[in-house]
Formats: sequence, structure tokens, C-alpha cells
Amino acid sequence: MADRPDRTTRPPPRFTRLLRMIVQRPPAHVLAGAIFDEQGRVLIAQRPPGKHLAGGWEFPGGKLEPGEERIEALQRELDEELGITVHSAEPLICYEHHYPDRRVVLDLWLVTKYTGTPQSLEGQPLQWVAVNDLEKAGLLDADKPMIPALQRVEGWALGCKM
Ligand SMILES: Nc1nc2c([nH]c(=O)n2[C@H]2C[C@H](O)[C@@H](COP(=O)(O)OP(=O)(O)OP(=O)(O)O)O2)c(=O)[nH]1
Repeated sequence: MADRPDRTTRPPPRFTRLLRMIVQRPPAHVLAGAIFDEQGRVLIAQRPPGKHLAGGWEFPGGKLEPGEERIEALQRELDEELGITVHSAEPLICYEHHYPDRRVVLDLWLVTKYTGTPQSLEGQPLQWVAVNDLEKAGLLDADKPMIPALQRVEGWALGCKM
């Protein structure tokens, strides 16, 4: 009779399912915008109930759709969520973050020129926060390492009328 694996060394089924999900599912590529006001504060939005990571604060944006350029996804998401038209933006920082149940590639762009006044079109609470207060703003885990990049461009944002 063939040897059967020892049950005690097999990973529990829930762990196996989670592992399979992480291995098989490609990371979601998420475009997000760093939008500064004239006081050098940056705009963040709270994830609504029922969505992944509900209650956490994030930079406005969403997933890249098939066939879309990154700038197009950013423009579409910020139009849908905030009602603003992005005229120019630059990639600021991009990396992959692993949550327990999914992976995201968070691609944060500095919005250098836009028109319109950001408003919450999807019911998400919004707030303008000084970059130095972002640490205690309840940002999602993937977003926290982005704070130093924002500190580097904060001075630029203050001296630049958008
Ligand atoms: N928009 C945004 N999403 C973020 C940030 N940080 C972070 O971990 N995420 C995660 C949360 C979600 O798992 C994923 C974004 O998904 P989403 O649900 O907002 O995307 P979407 O607007 O395209 O929405 P949907 O079509 O899935 O409803 O990325 C961030 O700063 N901004």
C-alpha cells in the first residue's frame, strides 16, 4: 500500500484555498492620484462599506481596465469618483503590496494639472490632509510606504498653482 501523507503535516484546507488564490490570481493594477491643494494638503477618500478594506483611507482611484493606458485609467477614475478632469499627471511611486487575501500593484501618480472641484460622486467621505498627518489618517497598509514620496513632492505642490 502506498504511503499516505501524514494528516498532521498537511496544511489546513483554509490555508490551501488562500494560498491557491494568492498564487493564481494576478495582482490588481490600481491607479491612484495624489492631488494637492494650495496649502500642500493631499486628498484622501474612505473606502465604502461592503468593499474590500472598507473603512480604510486611500488615494482616489481604481483598477486599470483591459486595453487602457495608465493615464487613461487615472483620468477615468478621478472623473467618476471626484468629477475632476486631469490634464496632466506624472508617475510618482509604484509597487506591489500583498494583503492576506489579494495582491495589488499600487501605482500612485502626482496630479499636476486638473480642472473642477473634487467632490464625492460615489458617496465616499473625502478629506484634505497635511502630508505630515498622513501617518495617523488611517491609510490602507499599501499606502503607508508612499508617505515619504509625498513628502518629497509636497514643497513642489506648495509652490505650484495648478
Ligand atoms: N483606489 C485605491 N485602491 C487602493 C489603494 N490602496 C490599496 O491598497 N487599494 C486597494 C483596495 C482594493 O483592493 C483595490 C482597488 O479596488 P477598487 O475597488 O477601488 O477598484 P475599482 O474602483 O476599480 O472598483 P470595482 O470596479 O472593483 O468596484 O486596491 C489606494 O490608495 N487607492
